[in-house]
Amino acid sequence: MPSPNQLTRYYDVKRDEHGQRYVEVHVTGFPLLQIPLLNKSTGFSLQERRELDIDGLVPPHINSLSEQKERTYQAYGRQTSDIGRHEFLRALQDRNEVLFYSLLIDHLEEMLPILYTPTVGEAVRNFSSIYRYPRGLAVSTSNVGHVEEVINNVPLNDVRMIVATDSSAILGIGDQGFGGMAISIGKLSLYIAAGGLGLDKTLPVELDVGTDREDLLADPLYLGQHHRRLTGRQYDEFLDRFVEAVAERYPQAIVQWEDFSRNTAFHVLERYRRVIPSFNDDIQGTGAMAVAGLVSAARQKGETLKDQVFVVVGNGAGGIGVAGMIRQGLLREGLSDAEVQRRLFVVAREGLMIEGRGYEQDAFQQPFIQPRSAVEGWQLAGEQPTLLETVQNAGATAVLGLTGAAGLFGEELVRAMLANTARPIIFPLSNPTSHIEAHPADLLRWTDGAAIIATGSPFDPIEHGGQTYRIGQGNNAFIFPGLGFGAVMSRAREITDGMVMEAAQTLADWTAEHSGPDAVFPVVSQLRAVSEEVAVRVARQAITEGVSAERRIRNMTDEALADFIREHQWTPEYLPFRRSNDAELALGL
Ligand SMILES: O=C([O-])CC(=O)C(=O)O
Ligand SMILES: [Mg+2]
Repeated sequence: MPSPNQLTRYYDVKRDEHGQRYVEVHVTGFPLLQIPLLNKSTGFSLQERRELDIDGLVPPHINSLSEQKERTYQAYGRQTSDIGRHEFLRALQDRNEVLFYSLLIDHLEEMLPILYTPTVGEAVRNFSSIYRYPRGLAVSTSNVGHVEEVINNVPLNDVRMIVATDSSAILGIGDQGFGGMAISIGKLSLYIAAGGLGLDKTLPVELDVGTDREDLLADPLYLGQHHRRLTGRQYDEFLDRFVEAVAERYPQAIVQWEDFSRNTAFHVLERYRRVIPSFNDDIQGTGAMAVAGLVSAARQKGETLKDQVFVVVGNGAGGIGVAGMIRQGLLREGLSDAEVQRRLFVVAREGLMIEGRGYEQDAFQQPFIQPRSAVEGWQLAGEQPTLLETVQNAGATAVLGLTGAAGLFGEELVRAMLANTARPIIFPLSNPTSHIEAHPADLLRWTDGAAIIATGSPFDPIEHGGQTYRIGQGNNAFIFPGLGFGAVMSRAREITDGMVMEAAQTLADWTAEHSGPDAVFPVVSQLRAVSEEVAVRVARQAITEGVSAERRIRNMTDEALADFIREHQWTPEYLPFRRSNDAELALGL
């Protein structure tokens, strides 16, 4: 096994004689300014400029971080399109990471839709044309054979959080080939900005197993591998090698599987979740988010989960994940399996998931297949109940969309829900906005403001009938940064279902306590506070379940645990730099 590239040790964080932290850099001169993790640009002090051989390479005026932010924010304001703003911020990230995160945290609500959904969808689609800088690890059929060497090229020595996608089902927009790297990058930005993970503790990964998109395969400018997707044993071997390489180089890392299609998502999760600590964001993160929102929505009606009849639309990773978490939530409220079955319906593209239609072939769908007897006496036009017929006959009070099918929830469907309940819960969760099942303004209009709504992508508040409605963003961003950070801080050997459920419960509790009576989710500006609470309670759950390998926290009180996690949150600041004695040596000069 080759040792990690010696050049990757660019710096060490140390403490001086007064206990103050500083960065000892092994790289000086022009190359130092090229490393976004270290580059302070105009923020280097005079002493640093002299000591580090960069005097004269940056403008004479020395900026504070807040001056830099002001200047950068003005330039940001001159961008004229969302994708332009996205590229601007990504370029900043690739130039000066402390400045990027400091600016992002100051303007989280404004910039989240630019860096994350919906604009990230456009960035994924255009990734080959907007690609600039080597961020993240590209594992492909051309290097997976020696991936244990390739991973040593990563210039980070203590990665704790990896987001990896095979891009087979990016958001609601399907196979995106290599472009999915933009999702891994975007999600990890949230781990840092919202979760508090250290900026040098993250690694975005694209698992380029190929693409089945003819247009990409035919495009000479497409930056991924030009071959069809691996399947079956070849696919498994590819991922096995990746997982082994991660476990070897970064034994403390947690992997978030992101945007895998139904065909691979459940398989990959189950194959590896006990090999390396890992979770699937679209199954578990989205599931936890949805159940938290449903608890909050039911509370507004003076009810609980078990008073609702749920129709989950979509049987991909998101849909089945959401259905699974609703199921767990109903069981926790004391319902039997049979009672859950009468209250939880999953609708696929062809209609209600009902026995004898081939759904049995996939183990992950089995708990949600309705027996024929369940639809006896239903009024149906054909054999398999349609979405509308399911809503009508089952008496649905809550409908959730995870289909990527824009406009699927029409007026007729919504009116059918009003026949079942005065306050229908309607969550069109598909991302990005262009793929949403219904526009919230239409839902408010059709229900005269009675619908309780949450969407996956952000919406501005909407006026209806003289009232202003805030639309909750039901996005897994309320779950994964805290879930992952809690798992990192507790050094969880496994991410258990209990930890995921605890994340959901925390989000529901937080909303009830802090967000006002009409809120289904907190506002995005509170993402950092929510994530901190999620992290604390997830870490506690890991200790309770005996999967925490972090001895220091094992006997801590809740308060001490919260302090421990808060102390380890990273906040953007410029630490003083000192030149290390072996600066030239590390550069190989
Ligand atoms: O990325 C998001 O906004 C939420 C998510 O995981 C998805 O839609 O796949
Ligand atoms: Mg996703």
